[in-house]
Amino acid sequence: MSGHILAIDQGTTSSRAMVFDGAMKVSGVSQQEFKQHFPASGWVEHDADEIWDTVVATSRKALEAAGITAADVAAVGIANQRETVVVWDRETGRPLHRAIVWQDRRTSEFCQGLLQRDLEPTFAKKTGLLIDPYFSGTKLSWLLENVDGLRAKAEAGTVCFGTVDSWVIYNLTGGKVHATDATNASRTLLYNIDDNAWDEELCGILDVPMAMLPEVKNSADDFGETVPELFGGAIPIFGVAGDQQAATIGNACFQPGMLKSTYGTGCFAVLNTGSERVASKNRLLTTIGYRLDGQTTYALEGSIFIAGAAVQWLRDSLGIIAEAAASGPLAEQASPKEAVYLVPAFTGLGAPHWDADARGAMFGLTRNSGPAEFSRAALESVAFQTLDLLEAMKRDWQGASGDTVLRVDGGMVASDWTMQRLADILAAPVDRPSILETTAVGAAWLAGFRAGVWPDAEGFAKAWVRDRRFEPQMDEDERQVRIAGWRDAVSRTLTKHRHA
Ligand SMILES: Nc1ncnc2c1ncn2[C@@H]1O[C@H](COP(=O)(O)OP(=O)(O)O)[C@@H](O)[C@H]1O
Ligand SMILES: O=P(O)(O)OC[C@H](O)CO
Repeated sequence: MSGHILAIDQGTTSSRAMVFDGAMKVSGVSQQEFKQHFPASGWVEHDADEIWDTVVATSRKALEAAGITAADVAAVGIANQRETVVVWDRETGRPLHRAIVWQDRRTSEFCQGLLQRDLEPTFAKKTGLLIDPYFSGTKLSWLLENVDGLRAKAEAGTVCFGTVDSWVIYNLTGGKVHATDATNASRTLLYNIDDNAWDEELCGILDVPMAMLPEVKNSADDFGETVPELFGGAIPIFGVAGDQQAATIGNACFQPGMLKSTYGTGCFAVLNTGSERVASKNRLLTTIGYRLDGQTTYALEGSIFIAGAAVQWLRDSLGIIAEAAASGPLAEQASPKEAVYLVPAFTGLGAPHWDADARGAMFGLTRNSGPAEFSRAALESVAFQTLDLLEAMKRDWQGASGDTVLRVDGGMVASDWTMQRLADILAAPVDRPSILETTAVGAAWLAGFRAGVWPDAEGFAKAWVRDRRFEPQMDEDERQVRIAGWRDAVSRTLTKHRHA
């Protein structure tokens, strides 16, 4: 029984744990939501203790559901919401503030200041990222400025900074290990993705004492072992990756040119560019896909903030559907004559626009527009945004121009209507895997591979199973008309339009 893997997927709205058996099949699952704190407009926080409590509770329940004990588990793998910042006391392990979540926009003005100082090229060159409140660096600066005594303690080396993976590792190991992996480090604005090291100049600009930073390891590495009291025995932690990178691995996108897109609350498209670090000219991110044995695999990433969240808006704010699954069947009833578009810039627009101040808008409404058209517009917006990302990727890198098949995952891909519309708008096939929980699978692969109980990348890629391929069916003229309508809607939503 000893070849099991415990995968922890610590996400933005819930913590999940999955146990996989030696044959890579799921044998136990547990999930728990936790509270979202919105202390001010545009601010989003999590209670770091609650994150930790839900990680332990779901891990224990998943082990129980699988009917196994710690002795049966070969290794733990962790995937996590990225960029979110936690600071805690190195001695006591107590968090010194609530975690500031990736969605939090409080450092918008601070970022504007960095842009005015023309610092974006310096950050982009070294980190592959852009200046935006999304990333960890400016959130950490905010904490150092605003939490009483934090800077002095950070300079004295008595506090730790970490993304959520570091916080979970620190607690799993009883405070013995303060570490992260290269994928998570690459989202902070502090990490040089060429040198594979924290960058002194960038830390200087953001005024971050380097003594508070975690050690950066490979994605499959030795991250210590869990304290025996937690699960009834020590288990080595062998795999760590940011959740979008873990999903890329879970979808077996190991070859340059392979591409996955995850549709959860937001949408994140990640394109494997191999050992080539492609600098985007179209405001995509260059990031670390994974690092194995010191070898970095790079990726281009497009991040969209609203995908499934638009479906939640239909359900919770408009009340036109009772549950998310009703959105596809409702969209199917929309009149083909009604050209209604939703630009879901509820929290600004991400890639490739990066317009933090844009806000959502609907276009093309008539007296005949109703719930069905709203639902179609919400689901279609996800397809149009994906098209924008993929076109930017193709402009950035020749390797993306082949017959790319998009592999998808995340809660929203359960919707057949949305997946068909995605294939139609992309004019390219879309492959849905049999396991939609690819994030957990990716974390499990990193841990299982290092533990020697899962196959290597090649063997794992062969074991990847497709549930269904969606082939494009839309007439090309109709497609072009719809895309033109979307582009017009976006251009009217961007703030540069409003200010013109
Ligand atoms: N059948 C469906 N059709 C459309 N959207 C769906 C469907 N099922 C779930 N969703 C959307 O998917 C999202 C949940 O996906 P999930 O991967 O669990 O997200 P996250 O990890 O970001 O919490 C929700 O926003 C929900 O509205
Ligand atoms: O927790 P998720 O699945 O919404 O993913 C969040 C991303 O990691 C943010 O960059």
